Amino acid sequence: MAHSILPCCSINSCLTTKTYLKNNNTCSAVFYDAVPLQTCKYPKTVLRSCTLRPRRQSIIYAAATPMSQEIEKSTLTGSPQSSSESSAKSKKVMIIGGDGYCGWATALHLSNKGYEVAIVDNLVRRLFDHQLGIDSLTPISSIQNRVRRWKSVTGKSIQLFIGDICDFEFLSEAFKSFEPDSVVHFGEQRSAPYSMIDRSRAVYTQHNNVIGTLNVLFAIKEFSQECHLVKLGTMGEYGTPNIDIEEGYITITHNGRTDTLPYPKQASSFYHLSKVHDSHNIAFTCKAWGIRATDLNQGVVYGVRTDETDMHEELCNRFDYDGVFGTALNRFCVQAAVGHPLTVYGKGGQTRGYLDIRDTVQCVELAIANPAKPGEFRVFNQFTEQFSVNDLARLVTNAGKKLGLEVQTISVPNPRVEAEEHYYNAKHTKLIELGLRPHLLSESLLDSLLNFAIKFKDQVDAAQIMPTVSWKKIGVKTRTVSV
Ligand SMILES: O=S([O-])[O-]
Repeated sequence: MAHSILPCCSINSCLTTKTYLKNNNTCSAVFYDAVPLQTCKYPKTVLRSCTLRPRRQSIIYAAATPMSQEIEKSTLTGSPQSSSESSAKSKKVMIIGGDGYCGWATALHLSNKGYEVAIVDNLVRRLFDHQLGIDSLTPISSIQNRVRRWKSVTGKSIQLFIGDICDFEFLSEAFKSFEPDSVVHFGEQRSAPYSMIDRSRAVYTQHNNVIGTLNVLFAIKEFSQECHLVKLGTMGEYGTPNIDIEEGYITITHNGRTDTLPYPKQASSFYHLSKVHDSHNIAFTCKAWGIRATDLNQGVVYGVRTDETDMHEELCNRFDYDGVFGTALNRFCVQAAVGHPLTVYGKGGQTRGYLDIRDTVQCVELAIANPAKPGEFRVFNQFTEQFSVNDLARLVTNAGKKLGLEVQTISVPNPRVEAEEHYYNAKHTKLIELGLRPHLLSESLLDSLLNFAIKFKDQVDAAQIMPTVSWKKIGVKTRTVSV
């Protein structure tokens, strides 16, 4: 079939792309895009020509930017590897969603520890910002520049596969090319409010998350039976039951018989439900095919800096403070920095598990270094401390006072459907047993987060702060979330 060649600047809707781009030496990339783009965001230097197929529009990026002179001649400044680092040397880790908040920090951390890392990402998270008119507080470089900068700072290469894991053909090629020993799967739409905007976002979230994970499971079965799947789940899968939350399983005696069963799930958004569906699919394939998997039921992540992202400003992580993607403590720090009252939803007794992003990267490393056995479906509750929203507001108010900020708190009508006062006690010992040394929320961390937010406060768009998505008002009409 003949393909028409279009200049890049005329791309309005990029649906799929499959071309392997071999750079001169260290960096290889596969560009594969499955999401309509309003504008072509890739730098013109990267795109030389595009091929558009009738029906299934397909762009082929015919050439990639050669590694810059700067990278070729880079001075290696990475720290020396410890013995545990060198033993990881041969291990290949594919990080799906490696351009996102947790994924980027994890990719750099594992690369720094001596793992061979490949990032797989369709960059759709950047598109969500454009769709919703929101932005990270911190300026973030393109993934290509991030990876080049990492190479120039540390001498370590990260491979890039740009594409959509819902497209099995793309995913298979990435698997066959990289041959991962472990796959860390962050590549999901991860916002509960985003999934509750309208019908199409609810469907997108469940399709993207559930089908993406299914494809990863099939890819492991087909190409890499031994590969360990480390999947990011959420503590939100459990809901807020009036009994203690166990780590994945609960032993129940019923009518005189006893069994250990998956802990009951009570998700409270289409996003959280997508993770529940994933967990069931993963558990089934562990049993049926002998897949080895670890489900990390992660709590709410706060913070932004890690050792690696601090190495250069171009390695900086994203910092979301908006009502759709911003996480609780990060949002409060930005609100305090700009003199906006802290927005507590409803009564503020909502209690959840929290962790520092420096612990996210540590936990993933521990899970990879201590893999599940073939056929084992392991569940770790990945958080370090529990706080209610009111606790967080109090902590930020006190920390703000010390920095001379006058911090107010307001209760806003709760846009979610959730218990606002409830029992909450979740176990989280398995990662500690593997060696996790938590960074607990301290005054100094709060100071540094607040100072970070103050540093960027001129970038804050106040219109992004209030919640705009209501669990009850979701409908079929496509919504443009106004700011
Ligand atoms: O990059 S993310 O996880 O919003």
